[in-house]
Amino acid sequence: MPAPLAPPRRRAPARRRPPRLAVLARRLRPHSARQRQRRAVAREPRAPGLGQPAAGAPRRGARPRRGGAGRDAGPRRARPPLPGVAGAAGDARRPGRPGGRGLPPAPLAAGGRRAVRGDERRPVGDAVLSRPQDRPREPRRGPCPRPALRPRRVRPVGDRDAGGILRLRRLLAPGPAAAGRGRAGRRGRDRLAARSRGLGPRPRDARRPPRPRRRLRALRPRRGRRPHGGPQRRLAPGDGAARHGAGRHVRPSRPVRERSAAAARPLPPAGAGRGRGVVTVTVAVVGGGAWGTALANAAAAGQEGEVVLWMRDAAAARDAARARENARYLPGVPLHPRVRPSGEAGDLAGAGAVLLVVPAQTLRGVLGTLRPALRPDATLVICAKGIERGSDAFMTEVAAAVAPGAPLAVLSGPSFAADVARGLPTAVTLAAAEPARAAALAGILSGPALRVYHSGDLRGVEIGGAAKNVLAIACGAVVGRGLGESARAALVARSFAELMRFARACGARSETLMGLSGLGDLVLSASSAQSRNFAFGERLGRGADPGEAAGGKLAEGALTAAGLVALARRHGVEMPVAEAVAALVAGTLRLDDAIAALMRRPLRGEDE
Ligand SMILES: NC(=O)C1=CN([C@@H]2O[C@H](COP(=O)(O)OP(=O)(O)OC[C@H]3O[C@@H](n4cnc5c(N)ncnc54)[C@H](OP(=O)(O)O)[C@@H]3O)[C@@H](O)[C@H]2O)C=CC1
Ligand SMILES: O=C(CO)COP(=O)(O)O
Repeated sequence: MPAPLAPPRRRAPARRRPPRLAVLARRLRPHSARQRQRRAVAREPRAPGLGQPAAGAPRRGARPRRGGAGRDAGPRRARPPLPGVAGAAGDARRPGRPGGRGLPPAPLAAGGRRAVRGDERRPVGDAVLSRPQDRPREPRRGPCPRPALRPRRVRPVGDRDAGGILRLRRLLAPGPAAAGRGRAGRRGRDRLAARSRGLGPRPRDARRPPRPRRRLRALRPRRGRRPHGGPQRRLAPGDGAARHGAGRHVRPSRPVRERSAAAARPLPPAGAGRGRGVVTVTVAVVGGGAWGTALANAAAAGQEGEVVLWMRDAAAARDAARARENARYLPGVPLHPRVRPSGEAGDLAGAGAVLLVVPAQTLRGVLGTLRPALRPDATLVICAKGIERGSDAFMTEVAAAVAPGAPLAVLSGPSFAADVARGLPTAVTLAAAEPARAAALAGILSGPALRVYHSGDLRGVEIGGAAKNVLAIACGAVVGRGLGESARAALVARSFAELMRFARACGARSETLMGLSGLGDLVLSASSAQSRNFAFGERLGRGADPGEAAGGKLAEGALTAAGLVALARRHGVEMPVAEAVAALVAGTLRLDDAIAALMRRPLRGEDE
């Protein structure tokens, strides 16, 4: 029996009026590629919490609609399809976009994730993979509430660096820095931030008015000056790779813009008129030994100003200036063209940063002599590693006593002068009380091969440098005596344990000592005969007399051991290795007895 026929369904009478001609014409008109893309994006659902706009809300970054009613409100001319461009006229069968119009989707990356195209910042995964016809349709008109959550704008690291660097530049720059400080800082920050982005203008931000053209002009390099780190920058001796072949045109291994050497870029002096003279942070190095010369080269490569390399021996300075080489301490290493050896204290007068690179035991005397010639606000960067004999004072304490009120910084870490001078990769730490000062100085000294980390822990950084020299002597002695690599490794570990105990007792941070100036420097100096302290210990181990073991070279550990032990006792910290070294250096203990005493110590927990 045939099934009973269902009664025919009655259709509700159409309520809408037939569209007018103009509206029909608009619906049929081909869409631009941009428009199709925008609509396709609007249709795709987003993951909650990642900037999902409320229904009907305009996509962030979409062009604002004119006249309130939107662009659709006005009459528009239909554009003819571009000849030969598939889908230019709204081809519904575009490849890769089933049944939909718009641009084909970006290729899928591994794991089903889609490569983000252009400025799209959308979640990837199921939402994107679902078919267009399955996606919920969103009304395209109506009120435009603000999105509940906006995508977070990722702030480039350069922004932060630039802020710190500029604050430091003000600290280092001579003259009345207070005038116009705010404006200069903001302008500079904007400038460096824009440069650090490097790929074009900042994305539009509705909350900020557009920047006047006048400001953007500041981003262009000044006439006659090659942009810092430009691809054809001629490297000078001391510029990393160029150290091996002075004068060659070599492309830098890494754009200088990436590191914070931006600090060295001259800025208009605070309070000065726009476009007038510039201020460069002039660096001076006090001490023309191996480390002072290597650092002078590094500083000259890291910033644009001249670097004065002060030597106490004026004749040696003249020789170095003439030969463009410090033949006594760093033979075969050309001086950077902007390094100026000098024996005149007056030449230090303009420096905003003065690196003190003389033996620790001479720091008080040298600084006392030169202090009147220095700018009172010059940052004193202590590069000597040691504790003063007699006073048992740390180098920062010595400097603070001689130059009260002067800003201080400490540079330390695993770094043989010869390695740095040859452009071999090296990393050190620079500490200053103000983070901005530390960051900017680190930027000035950093280069393609020298990486300077910054820290706020002056005491930790200086203890690492001073104590490792003492402990390296012990390691050298064990090796010199032929006690084997196991003994050396045990000694390094136990030395590090007492270094940490001591540092903590002095108020330093453990993390600092676990870094470059601490563990890093101890490992270097305890494992290489290139270290003068290790070599000193090695000679002791072979039976040399403590008075001759230095071989005419500077072994800071031998001069620091007694002070370190005295300070440790004052703080109630056990440092058996350091005590053994102090006794060996003083000639009150034989090496075999020292080793036997260390091995006889009562057993204890490793972390006690
Ligand atoms: N070499 C290295 O690899 C590193 C060294 N350091 C530290 O840097 C400091 C200096 O070491 P480094 O450069 O190697 O030493 P050097 O022995 O190579 O040079 C010492 C320099 O200090 C000068 N000097 C010595 N006594 C005085 C004084 N009373 N007044 C003025 N100048 C003086 C010497 O001048 P003159 O020639 O006239 O005697 C020489 O220029 C040390 O504390 C060391 O621990 C830190 C990191 C690495
Ligand atoms: O401090 C140094 C390396 O970091 C240099 O060590 P020496 O003074 O033992 O040669």
